[in-house]
Amino acid sequence: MKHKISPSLLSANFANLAKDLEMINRSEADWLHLDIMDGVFVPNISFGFPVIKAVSELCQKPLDVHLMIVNPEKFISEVKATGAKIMNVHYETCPHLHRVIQQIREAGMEPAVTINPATPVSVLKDILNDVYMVLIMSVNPGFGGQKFIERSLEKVKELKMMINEAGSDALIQVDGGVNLETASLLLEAGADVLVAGNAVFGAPSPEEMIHKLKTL
Ligand SMILES: O=C(CO)[C@@H](O)[C@H](O)COP(=O)(O)O
Ligand SMILES: [Fe+2]
Repeated sequence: MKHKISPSLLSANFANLAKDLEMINRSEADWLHLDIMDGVFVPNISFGFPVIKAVSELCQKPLDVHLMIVNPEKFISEVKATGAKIMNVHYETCPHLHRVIQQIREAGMEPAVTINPATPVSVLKDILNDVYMVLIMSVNPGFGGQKFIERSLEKVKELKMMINEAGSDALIQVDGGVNLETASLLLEAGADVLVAGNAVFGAPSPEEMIHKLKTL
């Protein structure tokens, strides 16, 4: 399967989202990645559901919503109402992760689970057959434009082995510090979906950068 690219809107121009969304629609991006932050789980606040709803009305690509918030299970119906395809919650915020995954699926979305750089992939062993995707954070969540943490490559390889052993078809997504160089290494390691914020929106031609990431 060809890998997917999910540009992160966090690095877009918030004063002219319509222009960036037109670019996303024209581009080879597979999904659009939306980072919700609450200033509690992570030391930053980004945007919330009304913005995602407005984005969904202009964006023709499936929305991949990454929730960096405490108690994400309280917002399943709000995420669903935005039209999102994927609802991604952090392992670190869900003591009853299995229940949250079921609730996301029952709401009609694809459930995904994210782990922070300090969380080992082994904690996901018992839910690999229940999720659509696992997201390995390759920076500490909260900000765009950070440096890729090299250890993430080993984590992708470990997770790939665990997924194969479990007979699961879960996708492996990686988010943080993805650029042309780290993307190649991640694809070799077994990643299926690459999120890229700064590399895309900071490029002279974001559309061309998405093409380059997609054709690696
Ligand atoms: O979830 C996050 C940050 O917490 C990301 O989705 C960032 O938006 C990625 O930005 P880059 O590292 O690609 O600039
Ligand atoms: Fe993200």
